[in-house]
Amino acid sequence: MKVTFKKDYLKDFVADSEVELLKPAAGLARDTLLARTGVGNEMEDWLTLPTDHDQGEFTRILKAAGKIKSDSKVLVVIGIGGSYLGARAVIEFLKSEFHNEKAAKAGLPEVYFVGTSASGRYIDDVINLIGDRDFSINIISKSGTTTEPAIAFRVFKSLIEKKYGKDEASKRIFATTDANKGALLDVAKENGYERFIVPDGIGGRYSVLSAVGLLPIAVAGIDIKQLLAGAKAAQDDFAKDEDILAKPSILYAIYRNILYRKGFDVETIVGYEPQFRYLFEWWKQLMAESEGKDNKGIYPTSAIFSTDLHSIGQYIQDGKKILFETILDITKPISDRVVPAADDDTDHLDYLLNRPIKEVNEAALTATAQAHTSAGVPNILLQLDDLDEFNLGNLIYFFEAAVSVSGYLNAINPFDQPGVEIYKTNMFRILGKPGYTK
Ligand SMILES: O=P(O)(O)OC[C@H]1O[C@H](O)[C@H](O)[C@@H](O)[C@@H]1O
Repeated sequence: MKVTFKKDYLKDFVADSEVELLKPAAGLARDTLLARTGVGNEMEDWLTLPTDHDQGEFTRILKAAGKIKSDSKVLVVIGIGGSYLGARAVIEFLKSEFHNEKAAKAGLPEVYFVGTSASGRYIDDVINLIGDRDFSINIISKSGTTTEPAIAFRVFKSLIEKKYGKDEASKRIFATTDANKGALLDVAKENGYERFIVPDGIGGRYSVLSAVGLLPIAVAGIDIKQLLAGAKAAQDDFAKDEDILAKPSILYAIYRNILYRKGFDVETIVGYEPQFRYLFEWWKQLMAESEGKDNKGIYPTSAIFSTDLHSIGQYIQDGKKILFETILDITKPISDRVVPAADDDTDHLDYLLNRPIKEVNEAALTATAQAHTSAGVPNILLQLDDLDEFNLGNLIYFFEAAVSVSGYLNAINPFDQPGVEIYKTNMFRILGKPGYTK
């Protein structure tokens, strides 16, 4: 039911004595986090999010999700970065990239994400997909001023108002934003939208277990109570008084820092299920915005195998030795499909006859880990025992805790993201936004 950290493929790269040497610093990093005395501590409310949920808001989330399920065929979720990736990660991890096709069959709303680019073409496509079907909108922005989602919201707000009239439209628009300030808060108040809160002390990339993620996730038919229960188990584990090396998040933070200090600047998270793709996108934001600053930090990338074994696999095996891999594996078979019989054995596959396809996937994992480690690429192995809400909630908190400890170990504030502002300022200048000189 919990994340397991396996060091099977790390023997040749990290000695136990090195782990022992970093243990006191990791312990201090964790204690500092829990005591909320470290740098960035004003953004550490995610630490207790699984237990500190506003119960009133939680009930409203379930109610809003129920309303959307009953009166909409489509939910348009508008947001970017931390206001987008968590919900998409959870929905696709649990329901697969075909979640919308499955939702349509199950009588649940399809969920489309917009506002993640300034692509008019993408907006056109989503409008066409909705067609004349009933829909609702969840606009999510902590600042309320991020340009890409703000533009998308203008488009879909006008569309929904045209379709239903202003009054009914305002009952179909749900705004998730800051409790006290911002342009979106003003619009929401003015129009009487139901509002959900992006908590003050939680940065976007740590917010998936708040209303930011929970409303779209619940609309997709996912059990958000179980998601939080899994996260709570990880929260309890992280806070529990025990040898810190018994904590998977601490081990992960220590090992990746040791590898980084040995010149492995890139971490590729790897999975053997296509439906891990967006979890990895969420993970990339969590890692990159938390650690990539002050001219340092591990560069996070991702790969889906076997797919990418036939593209970047070549580089990982034979290219410059700058990266290590972190494999995410689910031990329980998530499909019982087997290799079927054929009329004859012309394709030479009969040696696999009736064997589970999962066995082939496991062999690919082991074969690849052996191949890459033998070429000098360290592999961390993280295991979950099942693909369900509880395990995923546990994994989400695990990564959040690990990257926070990891940031402190590397003398980085893991809770700010100053670098993201530069492109925004340049864009405002180029577009001639009032107050930004050309
Ligand atoms: O929720 P918003 O204020 O619109 O921000 C959305 C995103 O904006 C920037 O990219 C920040 O770096 C992210 O951390 C944030 O998640």
